[in-house]
Amino acid sequence: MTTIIDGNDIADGIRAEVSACTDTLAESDVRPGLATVLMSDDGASETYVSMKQRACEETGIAGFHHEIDPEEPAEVLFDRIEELNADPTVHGILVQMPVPDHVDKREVLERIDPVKDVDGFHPENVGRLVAGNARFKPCTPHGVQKILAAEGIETEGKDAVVVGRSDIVGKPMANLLVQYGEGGNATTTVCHSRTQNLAEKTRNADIVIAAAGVPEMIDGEMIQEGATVIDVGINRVDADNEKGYELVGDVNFDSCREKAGAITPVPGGVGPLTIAMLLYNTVKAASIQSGVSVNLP
Ligand SMILES: NC(=O)C1=CN([C@@H]2O[C@H](COP(=O)(O)OP(=O)(O)OC[C@H]3O[C@@H](n4cnc5c(N)ncnc54)[C@H](OP(=O)(O)O)[C@@H]3O)[C@@H](O)[C@H]2O)C=CC1
Ligand SMILES: Nc1nc(=O)c2c([nH]1)NC[C@@H]1CN(c3ccc(C(=O)N[C@@H](CCC(=O)O)C(=O)O)cc3)C=[N+]21
Repeated sequence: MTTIIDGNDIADGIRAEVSACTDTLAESDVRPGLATVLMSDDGASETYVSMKQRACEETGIAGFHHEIDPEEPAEVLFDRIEELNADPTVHGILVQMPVPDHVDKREVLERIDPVKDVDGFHPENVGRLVAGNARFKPCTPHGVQKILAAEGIETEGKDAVVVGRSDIVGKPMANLLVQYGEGGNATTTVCHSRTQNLAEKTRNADIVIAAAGVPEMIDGEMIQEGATVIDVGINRVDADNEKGYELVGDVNFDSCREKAGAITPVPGGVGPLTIAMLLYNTVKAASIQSGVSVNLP
């Protein structure tokens, strides 16, 4: 029997933990604050940022939303980051990716105060993660770890294949899987667009994590019987409905569902965890900055 993993349900549990932490912080008059910055006209980005803001409201976090015209020079964004770094009511800063081509993404990430970097993308936080001393684990890979833990899927000694090597998903995912301790200790292979014989690699995996951004590229022929299949991909493909599109993952769900031991759907799989872990990191940031300790499992 294949388990269809309910990401919304797991995310609800984490949101409840986050709410308990905001209550604890409130006793010391600390209200966690998250600033989101959008410098894009992209519809999907707008949707995600507004989902993040709504999630803040629901968990007692103050949300501050900033929009910058994508035609503006990079300095406008950099100045805004500077203001947010200096604002004591803002504990977390998220600049929605992608930013326009004329803005150097690396410079954006480096300008965010590492203590407010709730995405975990600043080189200082990347370094800490790799060194096994993480401050903010990147939200999506951390969410995948929470899914595996919630489903009782052991990683220790297992063969894991991550498809994708981006700085926001693939690389940090692989880093978490090879760490010592719970949710780690996996033998991890990282695949990408230059990988040869991808199917041979994925077929040997106990856990496949698809984060390539290629609609339905992982099919049933590419996985082992009983494998855990985690679909990070979120792709908008044209569809004949009122929205004009539908969401599909990087996994061909119908072709994998029989063979997999457990599988995440899209939507309702990894996505809700990404948002829950952002709230988690924001509460953690508020705790670090205020010196008030909270209980974050
Ligand atoms: N669920 C969630 O919360 C989130 C979902 N996403 C989704 O996850 C997916 C990946 O996102 P992101 O990491 O930002 O994407 P990127 O485009 O930054 O990276 C994609 C990676 O996949 C690799 N790749 C591309 N095509 C293939 C292929 N045919 N075979 C093997 N590897 C391939 C690329 O290789 P190379 O490096 O060689 O180019 C690259 O490393 C997207 O669908 C995105 O929308 C992203 C963030 C959060
Ligand atoms: N600095 C930065 N940090 C990010 O974390 C970041 C980013 N930039 N840029 C874009 C990606 C994408 N991302 C998603 C978050 C939630 C869902 C999500 O909740 N998805 C729902 C469906 C959403 C829908 O209906 O469109 C689901 O899968 O069920 C998806 C994608 C965060 N990202």
